[in-house]
Amino acid sequence: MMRAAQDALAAGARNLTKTYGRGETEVHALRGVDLDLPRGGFTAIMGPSGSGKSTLMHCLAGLDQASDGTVTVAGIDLGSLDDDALTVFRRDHIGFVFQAFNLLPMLTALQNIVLPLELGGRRVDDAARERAHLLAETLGVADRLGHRPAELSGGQQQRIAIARALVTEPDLLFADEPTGNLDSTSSAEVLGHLRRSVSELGQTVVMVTHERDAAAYADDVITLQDGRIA
Ligand SMILES: Nc1ncnc2c1ncn2[C@@H]1O[C@H](COP(=O)(O)OP(=O)(O)OP(=O)(O)O)[C@@H](O)[C@H]1O
Repeated sequence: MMRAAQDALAAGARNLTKTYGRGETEVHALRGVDLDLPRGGFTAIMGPSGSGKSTLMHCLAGLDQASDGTVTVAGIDLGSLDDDALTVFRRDHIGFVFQAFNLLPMLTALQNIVLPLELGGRRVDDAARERAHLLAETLGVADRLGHRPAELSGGQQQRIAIARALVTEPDLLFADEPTGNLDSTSSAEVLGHLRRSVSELGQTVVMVTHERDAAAYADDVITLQDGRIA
């Protein structure tokens, strides 16, 4: 592929195939998925339960290995990486936001946001703290940074979780049912902020969702059906 075309892609999959088990218990979770995720795009993955959404996300994020085919993220062929290299790859290139916010209760919001930097062995210097504050401002939680998660609403907690996922400037941010635990007002806020992270910060976002309303915030919607793109 030409360099310019490659740079325009955050990630891609070719003939991505994932089979769990063998023989009678064999499950074909992905049956040859081809996918290009443009850099700075917001892609929603939809599809019925069991259609392969989580499996696709896990393969793209380097959490699960393909049975066949290739996954390329930020120009790296994930099939060429061993477990240790995959761990480093995820730390350096991938951000996650989950349905359960997974904030650490004893840390303040700010401490939660900068945690991935500390875990990655990076120094949390003034520039990092400034970036954390900037993200908190963009996400509308700058006045909550000294609070612990229990003192925040669900929507605020999820926005802190998004700031935490963005602080390492990942090539890809995965959001797995990010509004599953939120009321409709908080959902709209969180989705609006994910949208802004794409439009204003150039972030690439992949979101798994069951909700059409949520998918409407994305640039593209991919629908999986029985392990294939429908
Ligand atoms: N570790 C595993 N071992 C065996 N089968 C698995 C495993 N993980 C997933 N599967 C199977 O692979 C298929 C796809 O599962 P996947 O979780 O990707 O679907 P999904 O679209 O994310 O579903 P949901 O919307 O219910 O979360 C299902 O039939 C599932 O039972």
